[in-house]
Amino acid sequence: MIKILSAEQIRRWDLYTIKNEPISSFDLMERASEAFVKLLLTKINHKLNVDVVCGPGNNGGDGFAIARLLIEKGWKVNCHLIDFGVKLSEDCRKSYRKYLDICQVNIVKQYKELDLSGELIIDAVFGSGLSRPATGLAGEVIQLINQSSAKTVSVDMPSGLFADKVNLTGRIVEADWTITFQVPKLSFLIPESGFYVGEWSVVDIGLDLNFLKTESSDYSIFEKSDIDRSLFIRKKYDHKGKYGRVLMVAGSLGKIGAAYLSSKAALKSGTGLLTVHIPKVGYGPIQTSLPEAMVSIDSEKEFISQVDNVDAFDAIGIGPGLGTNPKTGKILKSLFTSFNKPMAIDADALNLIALDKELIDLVPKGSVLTPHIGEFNRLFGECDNGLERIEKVKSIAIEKQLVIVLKGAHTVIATPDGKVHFNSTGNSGMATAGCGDVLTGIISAFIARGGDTSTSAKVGVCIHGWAGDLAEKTVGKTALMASDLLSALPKVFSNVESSDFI
Ligand SMILES: NC(=O)C1=CN([C@@H]2O[C@H](COP(=O)(O)OP(=O)(O)OC[C@H]3O[C@@H](n4cnc5c(N)ncnc54)[C@H](OP(=O)(O)O)[C@@H]3O)[C@@H](O)[C@H]2O)[C@@H](O)CC1
Ligand SMILES: [K+]
Repeated sequence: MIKILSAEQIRRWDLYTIKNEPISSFDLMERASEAFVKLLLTKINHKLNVDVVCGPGNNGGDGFAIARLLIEKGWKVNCHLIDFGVKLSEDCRKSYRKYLDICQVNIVKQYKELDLSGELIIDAVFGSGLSRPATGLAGEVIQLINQSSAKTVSVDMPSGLFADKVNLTGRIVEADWTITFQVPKLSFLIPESGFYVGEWSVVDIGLDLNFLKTESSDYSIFEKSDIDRSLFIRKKYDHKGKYGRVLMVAGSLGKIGAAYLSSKAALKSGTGLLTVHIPKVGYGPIQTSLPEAMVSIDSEKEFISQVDNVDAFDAIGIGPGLGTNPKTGKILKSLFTSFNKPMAIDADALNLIALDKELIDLVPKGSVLTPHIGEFNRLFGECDNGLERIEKVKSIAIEKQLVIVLKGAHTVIATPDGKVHFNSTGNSGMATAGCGDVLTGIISAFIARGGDTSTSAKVGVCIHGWAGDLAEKTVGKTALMASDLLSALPKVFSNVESSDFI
């Protein structure tokens, strides 16, 4: 698990390391720049003409050190200092002078003096010390960087981007690659701001890890190595009842495939017994395509109108392909009150709750809701930006004592204890029909297995994304379909079951 720290916490971490290692702040800058160059050279193994654009703070100081290191490697470097008419920070000045010992610097007082004709731009204008949106000369410089056809690699942060808030004004570098120091920043994980970051990599600059032991953060990144393997232990004398009984309530005319995908995902995720409740129209297809499932048939042909006898189940997954017929809406209330265990609630079940907002308070505590942004907005209202939305997800998870999984490029899992976890697996090939249904199946299986619902959601989302990453390796992103995730699940679970999966 990687803790996400604020810019202010990172500054204190910096100082803590300087004091406790001990190391001078200038040597720490040198170490960070060496780590940056080392990673850069793993990807670009031929010498380029590079423009390094430096600002007045320590980010600029990194820029000068990086420029010097690249010259030592035989690169042709044009180094520019943007002159905002302010004093350089002490370490930036030191780094600048050290660079001047070997090469000249182009001082830029007006954007017209900035000639970016190299094959690569290294953006070291501003980092985590950005104190206001980049306008005026700063904005013009950033615009020039963005207009250049050269690829841009940002140092620590794309210049103009805040580490932990969303800009509404000012320009921001649109990086192709951001090499960031020690930890990813919150804004990398939010759609509007993450857009500017491009691909990102974290380099270890040796900040003292003891600092993290006492520093708390509500935000973290959930990684494969955080997967709780106790969810997957199967003992020799166990019987299928030990591995959970799932009821999947899913499907309507034209959407029986969603019932298939979610049910099969639950079975592939280790469920002992699975019953799928579907309208009559789905009986033949489901029975044929998924013989491992028990099928419960609704009295209605095209939609679901009643669900009885739920006591025997350990978990209910509800929503995939359900449709929004008002008669289906009516079953939610009785289901929420009769089934007093947490459920996995997705898709049209969420839309039905949005149509009758009082239902949200009846949802069994600890249940997992898996909305995408559209469903979330329908349920809880629109937000001005992604950061505000995450704050809202967090406060709803606390207030309603629910686990909210907000699906996206970095799916957010907000748990009732007020923690927000960003998932680290998955890819854009998964933005396609049916992938959400598979997730509902996986999470339902883990809840039925007895996992607490926060863990089930975090692990479920991570496994789902991991399956997507393996599927991408086989079929690529364009052709990826939800059924490819089902095909990839066995490989994911065999990795998890083996002792060396990380
Ligand atoms: N994390 C670590 O441990 C390590 C971090 N390191 C590096 O330090 C970086 C942070 O450095 P930093 O704090 O000096 O801030 P930085 O981003 O260079 O900018 C500050 C300068 O920009 C100015 N300025 C701000 N906004 C502006 C605007 N809109 N328009 C115009 N001017 C603006 C601001 O002026 P002021 O706000 O004072 O008016 C000040 O002069 C960090 O990202 C990483 O690269 C490594 O070296 C070592 C280890
Ligand atoms: K930068």
